[in-house]
Amino acid sequence: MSGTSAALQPPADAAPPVRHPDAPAPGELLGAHYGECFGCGGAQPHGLHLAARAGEGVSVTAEFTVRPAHQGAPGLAHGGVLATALDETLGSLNWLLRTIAVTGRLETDFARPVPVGTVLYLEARVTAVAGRKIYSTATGRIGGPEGPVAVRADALFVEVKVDHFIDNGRPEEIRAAMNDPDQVRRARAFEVNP
Ligand SMILES: CCCCCCCCCCCCCC(=O)SCCNC(=O)CCNC(=O)[C@H](O)C(C)(C)COP(=O)(O)OP(=O)(O)OC[C@H]1O[C@@H](n2cnc3c(N)ncnc32)[C@H](O)[C@@H]1OP(=O)(O)O
Repeated sequence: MSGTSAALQPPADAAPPVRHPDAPAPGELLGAHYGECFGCGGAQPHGLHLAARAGEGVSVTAEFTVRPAHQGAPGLAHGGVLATALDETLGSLNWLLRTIAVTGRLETDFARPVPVGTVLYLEARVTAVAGRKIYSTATGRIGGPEGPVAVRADALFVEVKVDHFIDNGRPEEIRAAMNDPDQVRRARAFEVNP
């Protein structure tokens, strides 16, 4: 059962997604877009440390291991953490489009409980693009990459300029990011015309 609303149906003039010619090759690890990111960064002790890999076309796979810090009910992953894992996986599709985009809408189905210690096997792909709007879908399976679907999501990401972060982020972190050559390099890897 899917809860996708009309807002997540691509319009009639939407186009299929185009993989950027300089996108990472299928199988390549994408790395973190920001070390302090709760989803993918290495510097967040309780973060998800989600590792995504480029797939074929405009798709990615990712893995996330549920740890005790991620509980909601005793021994089970918090739903918001699972939504974060889906959001992060969907966000990593931007590496393949070489576009900077943020989540505008995320609709999530929770189909099965996910115990602590579980590896969540995620897959995401872009389904359509319409102007700045990027439509995408993701699943998270348990028990193996071919196991049953525990969570799924449909999303709309909206393309933004790097100014979105500069204008809205807390100045301390923006300054630190802009003074970090690694961060500048990662931000540029998202952009077609850095
Ligand atoms: C140094 C930096 C490094 C950066 C690294 C990369 C970081 C990546 C991080 C990834 C981390 C993981 C990911 C994260 O967690 S990203 C973090 C969570 N997301 C956000 O914080 C985003 C907050 N929202 C906004 O900033 C604005 O609302 C955005 C930018 C999204 C749109 O405001 P903007 O003023 O720009 O545009 P617009 O309002 O004209 O809308 C444009 C079009 O979109 C349609 N629309 C909009 N919203 C919705 C909606 N909810 N449902 C349906 N449709 C929606 C809208 O109807 C319109 O359509 P149309 O009229 O054209 O047909």
